[in-house]
Amino acid sequence: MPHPTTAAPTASSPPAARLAERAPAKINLSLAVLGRRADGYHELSSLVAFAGAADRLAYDPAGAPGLDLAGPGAATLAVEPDNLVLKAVRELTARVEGLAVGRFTLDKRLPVSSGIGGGSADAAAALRLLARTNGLAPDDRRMFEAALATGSDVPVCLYGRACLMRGRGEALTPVALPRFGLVLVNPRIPVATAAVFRQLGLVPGERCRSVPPPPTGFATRAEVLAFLTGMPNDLEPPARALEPSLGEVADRLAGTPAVRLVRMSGSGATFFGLYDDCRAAARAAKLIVAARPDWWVKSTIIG
Ligand SMILES: C[C@](O)(CO)[C@H](O)COP(=O)(O)OP(=O)(O)OC[C@H]1O[C@@H](n2ccc(N)nc2=O)[C@H](O)[C@@H]1O
Ligand SMILES: Nc1ncnc2c1ncn2[C@@H]1O[C@H](COP(=O)(O)OP(=O)(O)OP(=O)(O)O)[C@@H](O)[C@H]1O
Repeated sequence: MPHPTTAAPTASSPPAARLAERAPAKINLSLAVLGRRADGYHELSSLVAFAGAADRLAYDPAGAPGLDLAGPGAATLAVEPDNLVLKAVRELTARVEGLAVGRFTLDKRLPVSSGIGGGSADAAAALRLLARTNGLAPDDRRMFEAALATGSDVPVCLYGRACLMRGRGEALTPVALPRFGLVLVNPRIPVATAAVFRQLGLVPGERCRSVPPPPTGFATRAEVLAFLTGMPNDLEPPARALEPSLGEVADRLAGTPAVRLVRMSGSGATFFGLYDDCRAAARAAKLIVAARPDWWVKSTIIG
C-alpha cells in the first residue's frame, strides 16, 4: 500500500460511492486519577458519554490511500503530519494482512487539543469505516488493539456509548444514562494532555486514591448529578494551574440559568454544562456566545 498522505481537498469518486461515519465528542463526566502505572500512563476511572457534537469522516474505498481535510477546523490541522486518522490506519494495516485502504475526508468541526477527544473520535471512525469495507467484525480483537495503539481515548471512542472507562482507557463497562441538555465551551486555548498529567507530579508506580465504582445504570438525572457531585475531574486543578484563564470559562457556564453541573472534560480546556433539556442548553449557549463571541460554544445533548 502506498504511504497514506494528508492533502488539501481533491476531486475523487462520485458521492454515491462514498461512505461516512460521525465522530462524536467524548465527554468525561467524571475523571478520577487513581495513580500512575509503572509504564508511565495514569490509571483512570471515568464516567464517559458522547455528545451530539461531532466531526464527520467520509470514505471513498476506491480513492488513493490518504486523507483530505475540510470543514471549519481544517486549518488548525493542516500542518499536522501525524493525523490520528492516518495513525489508526497504520495500526490496523499492521495487524490485518491485505487490509484495503482508500481515501478519507475529514470534516473537522470539533476544536483540537480540547479534552473532548476529537482526534480520537476521528481515529475510531476511520477504524469503523475500514472494518465495514474489509468485512471485519466490529468486535474483532485487532480493532481494539489498533485503537489502543493509536491513543488511550480511541478504544472508548470505538465503543461509542456511555460507559465507565478504567485503566489507561482500555477497560470499558456500559452504563445506562438518561439524556441531558449539554453546552460545550472552549476558549480556543489548546491544552496539551501530557502537560496536564505531568503537572500532577506522580511518579511511576505511585497510587494516590481509590474510588467506588459507579452503578451500572442511572434511572434519573438526579441520580447522575448526585453521583457526579462527589466525583470531580482530577485534571481540572492542574489544567487551571497551567492556564488560569480557564476560570472564566467555568464561571460563565456557572452563571447560566438552570445549569445543573459545570465541569471540565478530559485534560481541558473544554468545559461543559449539564441542563434538564436542550432548550435550557440552547438558552445558556446564546448567553455565552453574546458575552464571548470569540469562544467555541456548542449547545447539544448527551446521554
Ligand atoms: C485525559 C483523557 O482524555 C481522558 O479521557 C485521556 O486519558 C487522554 O487520552 P489521549 O489523548 O488519547 O492520550 P494519549 O495520546 O494516549 O497520551 C497523551 C499523553 O497523556 C498521557 N496519558 C494519557 C492517558 C493516560 N491514561 N495516562 C497518561 O499519562 C500519556 O502519557 C501521554 O503523554
Ligand atoms: N484528526 C485529528 N483531530 C484532532 N487532533 C488531531 C488529529 N490528528 C492528530 N491530532 C493531534 O492530536 C492531539 C490531540 O488532539 P485532540 O483534539 O484529540 O485532543 P483532546 O481533545 O485533548 O483529546 P483527549 O480528550 O483525548 O485528550 C493534538 O496535538 C492534535 O494536533
